[in-house]
Amino acid sequence: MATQINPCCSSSTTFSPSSLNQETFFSAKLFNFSRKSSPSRWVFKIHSRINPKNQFELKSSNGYPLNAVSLQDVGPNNVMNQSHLPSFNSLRRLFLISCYHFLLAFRVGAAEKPLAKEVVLPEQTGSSLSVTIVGASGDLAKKKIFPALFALFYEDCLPRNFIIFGYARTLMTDEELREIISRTLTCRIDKRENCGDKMEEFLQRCFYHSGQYNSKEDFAGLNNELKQKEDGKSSNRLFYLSIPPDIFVDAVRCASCEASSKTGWTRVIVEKPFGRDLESSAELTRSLKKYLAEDQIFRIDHYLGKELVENLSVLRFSNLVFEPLWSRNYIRNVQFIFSEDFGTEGRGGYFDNYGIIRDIMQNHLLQILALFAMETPVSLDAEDIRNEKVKVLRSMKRLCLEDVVTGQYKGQSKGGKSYLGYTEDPTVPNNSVTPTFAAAAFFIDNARWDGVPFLMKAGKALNTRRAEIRVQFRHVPGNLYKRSFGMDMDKATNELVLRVQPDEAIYLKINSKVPGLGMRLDRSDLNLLYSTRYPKEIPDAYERLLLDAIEGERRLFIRSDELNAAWSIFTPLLKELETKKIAPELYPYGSRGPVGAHYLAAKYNVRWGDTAGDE
Ligand SMILES: NC(=O)C1=CN([C@@H]2O[C@H](COP(=O)(O)OP(=O)(O)OC[C@H]3O[C@@H](n4cnc5c(N)ncnc54)[C@H](OP(=O)(O)O)[C@@H]3O)[C@@H](O)[C@H]2O)C=CC1
Ligand SMILES: O=C1O[C@H](COP(=O)(O)O)[C@@H](O)[C@H](O)[C@H]1O
Repeated sequence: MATQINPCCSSSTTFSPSSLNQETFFSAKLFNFSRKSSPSRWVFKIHSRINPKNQFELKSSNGYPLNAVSLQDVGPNNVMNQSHLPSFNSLRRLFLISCYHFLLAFRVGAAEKPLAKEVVLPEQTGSSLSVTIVGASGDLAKKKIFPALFALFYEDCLPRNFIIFGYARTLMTDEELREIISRTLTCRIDKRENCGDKMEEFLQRCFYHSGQYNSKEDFAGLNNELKQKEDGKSSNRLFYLSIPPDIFVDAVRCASCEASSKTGWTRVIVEKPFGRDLESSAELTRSLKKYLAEDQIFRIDHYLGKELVENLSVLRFSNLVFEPLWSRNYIRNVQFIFSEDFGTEGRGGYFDNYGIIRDIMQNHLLQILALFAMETPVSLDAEDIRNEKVKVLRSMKRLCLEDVVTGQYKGQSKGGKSYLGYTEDPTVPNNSVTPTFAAAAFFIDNARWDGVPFLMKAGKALNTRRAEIRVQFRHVPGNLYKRSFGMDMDKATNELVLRVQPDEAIYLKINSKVPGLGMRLDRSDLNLLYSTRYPKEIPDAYERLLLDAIEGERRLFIRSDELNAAWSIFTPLLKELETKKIAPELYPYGSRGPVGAHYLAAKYNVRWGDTAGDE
C-alpha cells in the first residue's frame, strides 16, 4: 500500500517535533522580533501554521513542516542580505531544538497533561491570512486561482481566519464576484459531497475591491477593507498578480506602499511571462526588488506544480534502478514534448508578443529539463534544489539557429469543420511570423551529460494534447537477440516515459519474450497508470503552488538567478529569429507539426518517441 502524506491532514495533537513546529514557539512569544516599519516596508513576523479548526498542521509540498518561515524583507532600502539567512536559521533551529527538548522533558511522566502554558494555540493568536487576487476579473483568476483556493478550502488546507479579495478595475460588487466564482467553478471538487454547502461558506469569505493598478489611493482603500475584515488580528497577506506583465511593477509598488501587512508576512505570486529576454527580465527583477526582497517574490511556473513533475525527482533519487543510469553512459537522448490540440483562441494578443519559445520552452520545458538533469541536491530544501538547477542551466550551451525549427499553424477544414489559421485570429497581425511551434536541440556541457541531445518540441493546434518526458536509453552492446529486431536497433531501445498529462503515467518500454514455444520478442510496457494505481483525483498544480506560497515553501518557485540563466540560453536565438524575421514552416491545424522537426532530430540520430507508432 502507498504511504500517503496528506499535506493538510497530519494531526498536530501528538507531541512531536513536527507538531511542535517553529511557529508555535514563535507565536508563543518565546521569541519576539519586531522591526520599525516605514510606509513602504514589508514587515515580517512569524505566525502559527496550525489550522485551528481541525488542529491540522499545514504542510508544504515537501511533506514536512518547513525549516523556515520566510525571513521577510524589511523595506525597499533595507533588503535583508540573503547571506544572513543561514546563520539566522541555524540559530533559530538551535533555539527550537532546545525548546523542544525542554518541553519534552516537561512532558515526561505527564503524558496526559495539556500542553505547556507558554505554547499558545492559533485560536489564541488569531492570526489571519488574506489572499488578494490582483486581476480578479481575468481569465486565469476564474479558470485556475479561485477554483484552486476553493479546493484548498474544501480540503481544510486554509487557516480558519482567511479571506480572499478580488481586485481589478472592473466595477463589481462582492455578490457579483461570488456569482462569477460559483459560475466558473471548474475544480476537481465540484462533484464532491457537500460541494454546494462548502461553496457557500467559501463565497462568504470572498470580497471585491475595484481600483486601478497604478493608484496608491485605490490600494489604500483595499488596505482599509482588508484591515476591517481582518478584524484586528495579525495578518499575513498574499498577493497574486494575475494581470498582464506590463503592469506588474505598478501593482507591486502600490500594494507594497499601501497594502502590505504591518503585522505579518507579505508575499507576492508573480505570473509569467517574466520579461521577454535577458534584459527585460533583469529589469523586471530589479524593479520588483525595489519593493520586495527576493524571498517575498514567488515566480510561479505551474508546470512545477504538476504531479508527474513532482514525481520526477522521487523516481530518480529514491529508486536505485534509475539513478545509476542517469547519465551519458546509458542515456542516448531525452525528449520534452508539449502539444495542444487548440490554437491561441482568445489569447492571440498576448501570444503574438511572445511566441511558443517564450510561452512554453523557456519556462515550463526548461524547468523540467533542469530538474531532470541536475545533480543530487544536498537536501530537499528549496535553496539546495534551486542551486542545483541553476548549475545545470548555466552549463547549457546557448541555443543556436541551426538547432531550432519553428512553425506556425495554418487554417484547415476537417470533418466538415473549419479551423482558423494563426494569422486569421483577429488579434494577430496578418503578417505575423511568431512561431506557434518550435523544436530545439540542447546540450549540457558537463561530465554527466556531455554529447547527449536534449530535445524539446512544443506546439499549439496539433493533433493531440499531451505533455511528456521521454528518456531513450542506449542500445544493448552485443545484444544476443539482435536478430529478432531486424535492422532497426532503435526498436530494441528501452524508453522511459513520464506522461505529465493527460492520463498521468510512468511507463518503461522493455523487450520481452512472447510466451510460447520458440523465441519471439515483443515490446511491452511496465506501466504505472495513475488512474488505476491511485484512483483519488490529483490536485491541480495551482493548488499545490498556492499552498506552498502560503507556507513559504519556495522549492517550486523560480529564483531570479535561475531566471537569468534560463534567459541566457534563449535570448541570442530569440533576437536572431526576430531580427532576421525567420519565416516559420506552416503546418495544418490539427496535424503533427512541421516536418522540419524530424530532420532536426535525425541530425542527432534521434527519433521522436511520440511518433514511433507504437504509442
Ligand atoms: N490565462 C491563462 O491561461 C494563463 C495566464 N498566465 C498569465 O497570468 C496573467 C493573467 O492572465 P489572464 O487572466 O489570462 O489575463 P487577462 O488578459 O484576462 O487579464 C487579467 C485582468 O487584468 C486586467 N487587464 C487586462 N488588460 C489590461 C491592460 N492592458 N491594462 C490594465 N489592466 C488590464 C483586466 O481586468 P480589469 O479590466 O477588470 O482591470 C483583466 O481581467 C498574465 O500575466 C498571463 O500571462 C499564465 C499562464 C496561463
Ligand atoms: O503557461 C501556459 O500554459 C498553458 C498550458 O497549461 P496546461 O496546464 O493546460 O498544460 C498554455 O495553454 C498557455 O499558452 C501557456 O501560457
